[in-house]
Amino acid sequence: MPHQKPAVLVLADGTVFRGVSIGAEGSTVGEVVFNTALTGYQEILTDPSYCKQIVTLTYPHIGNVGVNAEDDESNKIFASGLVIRDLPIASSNFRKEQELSDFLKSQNVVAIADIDTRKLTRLLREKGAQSGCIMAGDINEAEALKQANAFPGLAGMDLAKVVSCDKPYVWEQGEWSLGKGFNQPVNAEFHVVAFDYGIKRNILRMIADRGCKVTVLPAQSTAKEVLALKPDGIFLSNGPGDPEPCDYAIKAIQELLESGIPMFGICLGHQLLALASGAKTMKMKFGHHGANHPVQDLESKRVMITSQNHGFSVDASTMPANMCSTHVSLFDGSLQGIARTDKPAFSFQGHPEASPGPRDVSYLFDRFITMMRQAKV
Ligand SMILES: NC(=O)CC[C@H](N)C(=O)O
Repeated sequence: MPHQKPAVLVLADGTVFRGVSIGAEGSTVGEVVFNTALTGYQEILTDPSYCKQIVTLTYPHIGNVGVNAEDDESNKIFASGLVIRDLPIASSNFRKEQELSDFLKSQNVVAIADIDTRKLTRLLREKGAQSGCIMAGDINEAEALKQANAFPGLAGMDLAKVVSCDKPYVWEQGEWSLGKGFNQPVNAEFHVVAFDYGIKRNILRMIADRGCKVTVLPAQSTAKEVLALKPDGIFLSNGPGDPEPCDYAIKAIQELLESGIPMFGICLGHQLLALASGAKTMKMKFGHHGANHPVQDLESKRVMITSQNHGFSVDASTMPANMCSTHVSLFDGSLQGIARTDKPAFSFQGHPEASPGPRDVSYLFDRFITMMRQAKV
């Protein structure tokens, strides 16, 4: 292995972890969180919802299958930094196009390996997610601590409009499968308008594969702009940051709810639907980030293993009378799904598109299609 440059991770509380650099040189700041997924590091890094977060992966061997262009969830790495235990010397996979380390360097992302990620995770669990700084190459620990403390945290930060697309586009590509590549669905039955608050590609693919043409709009688009496209359904995407300051989105959703057009939201979209309906959101201690979270469907009583990535949640005690809870986390009892009782609108806090993660909740996409079909007749 070529000589590796040193790197440090310094937390706002002054804790220092010394390791080696596996990405670009320089420094980065963000909220430090941990994700327990065993696979999917590429999808995690390129998920726009990780903007301004430094991701620690608790699974020790990361990078062992390299990266490839097909598995990106967006057009770049959005995570502010990566923290891992061990980058294997040899990576191998028939789909590999690039080493993880080269991927990080090519996108100027700072990352650290060879630290005790179990110790770091225990600390984040006990104290909660906190600001941190990774410095790689020329290291000044006092300066890294200063930078960590200068990061204000995600509460109050509106990042959806920062990561969103600049102009509308149409999405028609379906899901990837072995030996076939990406599906190209034909003869779309429905037109879905999706707000891009930081949308992941696999969401678009799963909607497209169910017979939909999707028009993706920038986060700050108005209800009028959406209605002008005459959609059969409206989708509210995942995305980074605090949902509460996204007043433009909350206003547009409130107006669109009046139209009676079926609406489905995922993660940030779920939180925004709740806010638009009068509920409140709150910051969690260390959030949910992983691919193994049990969630119960309160109607069928079925328990599903789900993919999760959120640091805020809807406060169940603030739900208005015209909203009911549909799903609950079996890890901590937090709210995982809601539905409006007076409108065709529902949402899920976790990630039914998986990516990475299990597909147990994909039936929610089918529910959205059924709603659109019922509204059409
Ligand atoms: N994945 C997401 O959409 C995350 C939603 C929101 N930014 C949160 O952290 O709770």
